[in-house]
Amino acid sequence: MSSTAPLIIRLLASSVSVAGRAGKIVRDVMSRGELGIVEKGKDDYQTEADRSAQRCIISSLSSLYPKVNIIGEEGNPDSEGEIPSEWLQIEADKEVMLLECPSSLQGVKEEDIVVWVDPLDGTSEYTQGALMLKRDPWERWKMYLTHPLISIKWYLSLRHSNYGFLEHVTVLIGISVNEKPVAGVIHQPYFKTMVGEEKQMGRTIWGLQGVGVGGYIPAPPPDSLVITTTRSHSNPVVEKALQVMNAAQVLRVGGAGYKVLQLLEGKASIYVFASPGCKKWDTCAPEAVLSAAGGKLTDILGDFYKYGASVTHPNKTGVLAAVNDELHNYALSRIPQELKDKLSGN
Ligand SMILES: Nc1ncnc2c1ncn2[C@@H]1O[C@H](COP(=O)(O)O)[C@@H](O)[C@H]1OP(=O)(O)O
Ligand SMILES: [Mg+2]
Repeated sequence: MSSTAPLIIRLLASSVSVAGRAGKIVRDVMSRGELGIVEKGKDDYQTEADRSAQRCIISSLSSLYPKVNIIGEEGNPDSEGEIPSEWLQIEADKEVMLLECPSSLQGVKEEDIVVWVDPLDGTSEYTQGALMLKRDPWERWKMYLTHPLISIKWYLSLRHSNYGFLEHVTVLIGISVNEKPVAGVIHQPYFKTMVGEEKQMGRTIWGLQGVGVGGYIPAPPPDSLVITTTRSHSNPVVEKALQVMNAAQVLRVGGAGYKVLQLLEGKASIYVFASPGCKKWDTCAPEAVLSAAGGKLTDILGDFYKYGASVTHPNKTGVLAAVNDELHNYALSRIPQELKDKLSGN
């Protein structure tokens, strides 16, 4: 890797590369079929894929950038010993290495940076996708019995199994400088493309403040108002915030990363989640990529989250994101004060 390129460019290029490697780990765990699901808290689960992908990302980035503070969703992977050597990714993405660093980021040092890692955003969708992949009904039933996330009603409605939910899964790496997300990577391990006759799995979208975004084809927002929101963590307050938007359509999908992809690809124009469930690792990379594309991500009160090393992890006041300032202002003006008070604890 050229050591003359500015640090932010090298770190983003390494993050693009390692996110792809982590995505392969996510697919490999699924192919082996043993997800190793652990319940971390209410509606909060972790699988072998979350654990291994995080170890790959943190070990690789910290071997290259030892003074950068890296915070991952799944705690401290050092306690689990050495990682397999094939997980260590030290290559940098060649296209990102060619980017021009904006002058405001040229002098950034490792000590100024906090990287937020969500090795597998959309864990509910990942585990539910695993169940859908089991073609044999007996195998499915056995998996269901050991599956804490799925209601019997949902299980019985599973007639047409497909890959659907796995597309919602993303690997998120957000790079913040002085508390602000300035660069980010959203990798989608199950995105399918055809390269000639060959099916290729996975794509990586990146964004850099002052430069722009890459890895996908941008599209304008839909003509009518389409809102995207959670499909697995709803409650009456979340629903109330959706009703007041007067939307033509509500797109319920999994993961903060995938919802921001809906905005980037012109499938929705606003993302509303009036609930405390998301954490800093869920929003850092999506916020960086969305703002590099001209959008805005804040809490439900319209305030930006801060991403310094000492902040608390939960995004207590929800998520409000839009493809541009005008739509963000519209969404903010629709949220009733009583709902804002409820989330901010007033
Ligand atoms: N109540 C919650 N408990 C745990 N994680 C949550 C909760 N709500 C949201 N999240 C996290 O935020 C992401 C976006 O939420 P949602 O899909 O509901 O819109 C989820 O994929 C999940 O991240 P993760 O899957 O990495 O644990
Ligand atoms: Mg997440």
